[in-house]
Amino acid sequence: MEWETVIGLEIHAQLATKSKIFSGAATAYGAEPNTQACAVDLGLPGVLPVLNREAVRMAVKFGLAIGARVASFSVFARKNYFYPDLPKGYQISQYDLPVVSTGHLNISFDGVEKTVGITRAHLEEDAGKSLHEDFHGFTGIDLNRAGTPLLEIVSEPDLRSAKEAVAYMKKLHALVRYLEICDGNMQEGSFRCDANVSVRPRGQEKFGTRAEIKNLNSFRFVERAINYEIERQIELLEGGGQVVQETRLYDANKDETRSMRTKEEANDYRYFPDPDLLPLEISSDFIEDVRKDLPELPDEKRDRFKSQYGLNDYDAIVLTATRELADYYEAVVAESAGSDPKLCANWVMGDLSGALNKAGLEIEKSPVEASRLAGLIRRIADNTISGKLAKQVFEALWESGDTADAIIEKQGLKQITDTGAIEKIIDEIIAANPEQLAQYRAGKDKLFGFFVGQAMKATQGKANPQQLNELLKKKLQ
Ligand SMILES: Nc1ncnc2c1ncn2[C@@H]1O[C@H](COP(=O)(O)OP(=O)(O)OP(=O)(O)O)[C@@H](O)[C@H]1O
Ligand SMILES: [Mg+2]
Ligand SMILES: [Mg+2]
Repeated sequence: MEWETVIGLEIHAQLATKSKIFSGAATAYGAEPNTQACAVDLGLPGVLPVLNREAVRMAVKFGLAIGARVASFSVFARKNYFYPDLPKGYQISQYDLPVVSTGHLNISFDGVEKTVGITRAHLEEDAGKSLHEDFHGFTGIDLNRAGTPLLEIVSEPDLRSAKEAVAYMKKLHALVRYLEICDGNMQEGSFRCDANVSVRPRGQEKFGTRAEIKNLNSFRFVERAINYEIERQIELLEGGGQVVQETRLYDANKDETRSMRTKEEANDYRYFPDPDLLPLEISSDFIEDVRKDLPELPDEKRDRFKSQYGLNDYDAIVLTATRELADYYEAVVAESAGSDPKLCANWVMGDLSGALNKAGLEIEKSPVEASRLAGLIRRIADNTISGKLAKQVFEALWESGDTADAIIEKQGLKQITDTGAIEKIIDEIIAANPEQLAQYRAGKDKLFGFFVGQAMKATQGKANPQQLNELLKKKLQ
């Protein structure tokens, strides 16, 4: 039987506020355990939560960026469950009236554009963290994270493969960073994903039963966990079994998912409006104020790159994948003084990205600053150096703090464009190779490459290739 996969993602983006969502405690990462949780975060008697305005602003910003409905009236609810890292016994979240609903995100995947529905995005608080290591067999609880603001972004079950799910997640990751509402640091857990996966016979309309894989904190894990889960479910169904609705965890070391617990139904959580918090009312003035603050969004930037720089779709998508990369590219174009934007794109996406990948560095940490890369591109564009030697200069740019001009000077890489000088070299080579000349003239065209090679060797690759070709053709006749 042919199976179709159905995936919906719940993504938790930690909002980049300085303080918690309902208290003044700090949200900074990496503090001593239990030094940043206050009485409100712990839900001690006699204290009341106060909503963080900045968190609301960020949620609204997100809602506007995905073309969603921003509710003028939404409600905080208590989601009740027991877990050691949740001392209050409930999490403050939003339930039937979330702040953001019915938005969408366009993704491009394998060259195809697709719109993914976003059901809702709601504000909630994070729980603490259980630390299972280094406690001599005990589990420690760090409550610093309790009360950290989260935006839970829930997609429609619109995704059809692990790769597509990753494309969606990456696009969302880029968007929250463009908006500066989340630092996107996945290792620190600032952006993590629960993947809901089911399969159904192709052609069947009704969805299969979903399993939910919790807390995936890298793109690679999302892809692998989903693919493992698809195979597991298909095998189970083909063997006559049934998928049960449950929560699973992904074990990266074993590359498998394992059952954690059967999934609660929503009504097990006994959601009810939090009596300590007023409903959240957002005025249209507030929304308009946030709208004015919106930066250029990834899709807008992509379209502008195409029209302003004449880039193709692919280049524009790659270069706007993160705000930092897009900024870097634009700095290169600006500083390369009228050099071809496509040439700049090739260098940023080619040699530079390749070297960064190899070194495991992000563009922000590039040892080659935009201005120095632009300096190299200027010298390619004005024919000072050949494209081939430019690669050599690039390596030196990477390793030293020198400018391209200084490197070209020091290494004597200037291209030879003086016709007289090139002619002289060609004459010498022809004189030294009478046999090859005779064969070439007798029709052995392949030997043309031999003469090019000799001339390049004699000039250490510095002869301008076009001029060399033209002059050689003339002289060899
Ligand atoms: N049959 C299905 N197969 C795959 N995904 C599904 C299926 N049905 C629903 N989903 C997806 O599962 C997710 C459900 O998330 P939602 O937050 O609404 O509920 P939940 O997981 O029950 O709640 P909680 O926040 O407590 O985990 C959505 O992304 C939705 O698209
Ligand atoms: Mg959810
Ligand atoms: Mg869920």
